[in-house]
Amino acid sequence: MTRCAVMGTGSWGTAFAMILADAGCEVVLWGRRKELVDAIDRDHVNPDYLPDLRLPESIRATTDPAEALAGADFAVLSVPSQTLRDNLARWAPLLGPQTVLVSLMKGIELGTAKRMSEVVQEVAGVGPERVVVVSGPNLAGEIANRQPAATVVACTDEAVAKRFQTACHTPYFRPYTNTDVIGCELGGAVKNVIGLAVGMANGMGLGDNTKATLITRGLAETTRLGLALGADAHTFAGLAGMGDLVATCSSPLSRNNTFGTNLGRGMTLAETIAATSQTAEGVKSCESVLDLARRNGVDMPIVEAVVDVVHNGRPTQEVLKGLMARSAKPERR
Ligand SMILES: NC(=O)c1ccc[n+]([C@@H]2O[C@H](COP(=O)([O-])OP(=O)(O)OC[C@H]3O[C@@H](n4cnc5c(N)ncnc54)[C@H](O)[C@@H]3O)[C@@H](O)[C@H]2O)c1
Ligand SMILES: O=P(O)(O)OC[C@H](O)CO
Repeated sequence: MTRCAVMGTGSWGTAFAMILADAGCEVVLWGRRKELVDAIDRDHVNPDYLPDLRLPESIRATTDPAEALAGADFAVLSVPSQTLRDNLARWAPLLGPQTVLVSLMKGIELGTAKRMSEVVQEVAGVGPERVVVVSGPNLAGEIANRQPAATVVACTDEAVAKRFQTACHTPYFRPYTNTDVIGCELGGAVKNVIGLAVGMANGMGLGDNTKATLITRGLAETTRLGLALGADAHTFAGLAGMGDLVATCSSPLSRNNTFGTNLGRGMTLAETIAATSQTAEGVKSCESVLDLARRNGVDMPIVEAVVDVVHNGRPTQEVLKGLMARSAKPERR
């Protein structure tokens, strides 16, 4: 039986543990807080993140990372992106020599501008063939209801991607493989930033033309960054690109979209942060995505506009006016 450690009991870690258990894997969830871990282990429920989901009874939970990781074929990492480096430094000595690390995270590290798989390779001291990325239109709240969804399982070694594809394939969750890890990770990280922008437009009372423009031009700038970093353009037309962008920008379940909507309605950053209990990765990653773009000489005006609102306190109306006033140009350049 395939053994999986899921490191993180937030909404996606918990929903993904359910997928793995439904697919026939032996699953141990690791969490920091004893009360929450006890509730999962004893009552098969995660009251803080997915209170309506009854988890499969086969899922065990522990606060001990060594217990979770012992004998794991896959270590599935699902903590906020900016905490990955510190967490993984503690877990790395506990990994088996063959354990494959799987990133569910959609962020870019602040300061280094690294993708999560790069952080994993660096901190765990493993090659790219031992790192898998899962990215796609996967709102945890829908998946917890076992609604049909698809995703991308990416690894530079296709055989490893296929092994994890099998491990997480259920009647309601359909994983596709891809060897373009860079494209899949950028799709996941940048869509959070575009989700913030579309949320802002929503909160400002703007309509579907504006939102479609932000989505489409957002995808254009994501693709531009991806091509500069060696990604395959086709990935951005797939589930980890357009698919995730559409889900995030359309759904009130998206934390990034909701965060942007609150800002667009006129809430201050402090009020918006106070109203957000879960991880909205784009809030921090908008800065690291912009950093990555600048390091590579790529123009990302929508990402820049989001940074201006979220971190420089500029009013949404003024930033939008600035975006519209940019000099006219051909669509494909
Ligand atoms: N929720 C979704 O729908 C969804 C879907 C796909 C991908 N993701 C991605 O999955 C990743 C995890 O997101 P989530 O939705 O589970 O977030 P979440 O906010 O629901 O949960 C985060 C978890 O990490 C824990 N945590 C917070 N700080 C920590 C720290 N310093 N060390 C260890 N643990 C810490 C929290 O206690 C919580 O258990 C993110 O990168 C997100 O973009 C989320
Ligand atoms: O709630 P969000 O905005 O983090 O989005 C969740 C998933 O990434 C959607 O695929």
